Amino acid sequence: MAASLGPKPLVAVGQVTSTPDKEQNFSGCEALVRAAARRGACLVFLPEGFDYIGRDSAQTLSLAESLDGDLMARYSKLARDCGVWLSLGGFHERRADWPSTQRIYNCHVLLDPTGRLAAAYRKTHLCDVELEGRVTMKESSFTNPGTEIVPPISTPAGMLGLSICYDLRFPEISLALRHAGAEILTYPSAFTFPTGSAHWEVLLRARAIETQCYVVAAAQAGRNHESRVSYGHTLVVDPWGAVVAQCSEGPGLCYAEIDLEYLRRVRREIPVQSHRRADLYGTVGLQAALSVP
Ligand SMILES: O=C(O)CNC(=O)[C@H](CS)NC(=O)CCC(=O)C(=O)O
Repeated sequence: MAASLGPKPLVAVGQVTSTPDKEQNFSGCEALVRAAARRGACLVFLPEGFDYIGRDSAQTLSLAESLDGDLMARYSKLARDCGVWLSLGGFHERRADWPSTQRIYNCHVLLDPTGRLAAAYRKTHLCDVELEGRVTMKESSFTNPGTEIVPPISTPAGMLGLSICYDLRFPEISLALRHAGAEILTYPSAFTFPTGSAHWEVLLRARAIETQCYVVAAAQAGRNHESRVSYGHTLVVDPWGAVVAQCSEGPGLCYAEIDLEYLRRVRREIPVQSHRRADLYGTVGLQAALSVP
C-alpha cells in the first residue's frame, strides 16, 4: 500500500513541570515544540496543565482564559510558525457559563498547522479521589464535566482520539473512540505519585492492547509547587502493548514513529473487534454519543 512506502510519521511527546507562572510555562513549552519541529515531528503532544498548575482552586480559576484568549492565540501562532499539529491536553478553559457557574472546563485542544482549532474535547470523567492521608483531589469543585466524546480527528500520523488523564481509568471511552475509527489514543496527564507508580503504565498498556491503538501519554513531571509533585513517565505504547518511547526525569521530549501498517497487522492477527460478544454484555462504546465514520 502507498502508505507504507513513504517515511513513517514522527510524533513528539513533551514532558513539563508546569508551575503557577504562565509566562514561564509558555516559554518552556514553546522551546519543546520548536525542538520537536526541527527534528521533523508532524504532531507534538503537551500534557494536562501545560498552561499552568495552580496552588489551589482559587488560583486555578483566576488564571483561566477562554479559547479566544491571549494564550491560545500564542499557541496558534506557534503551530503556524512551526507547521505542526499541537495536542494541548488540559487547557483550563473559561466558557460562556463562567459568570453563572464560576467553574471552568478541562479542555484538550487540537490545533492544526495553520493554527486553527481542529477539535476541543472537555474532560468527561472528573477526578474526585481521596487516598486517606496522602492525596485529595476534588476536580468537580472547580470544573464542569464535558458532555460529549469527540470523534477521532484525521492527522498526518493517523486518526487521533482525544481523552484526558483520569479518563484513562474508563475503558469505555477508549472503546468508543476505537469503534469510531481511532488509531492513536492520547491521554495528556498530571498523575499523582502514589497512583502513577501503581497504575500509570499498566493502564496505558492495557488501553493500547485492548483497542489495538497507539497510546500517547504526555505527562506533568516533578514539583509543580510547594505541595504538589507529579508522577511523570511520559510514554508512547504501540498497538501490541510495547513501550516504544519514554521520557526520563524532568522536562523533555520523546519521539515515536507511527506505523499504521503494523497497527493493521496487529488487528488482522488478533481480530478482537470481530470477536466481541455484544449478545452477552452489550456493545460498550457503540451507542456512544459520537458519529462513526
Ligand atoms: O487541576 C489541574 O490544574 C490539572 N488537572 C489535574 O491535575 C487533574 C485533576 S485534579 N488530575 C488528575 O486527573 C489526576 C488523575 C490521577 O492521578 C489518577 O487517576 O490517579
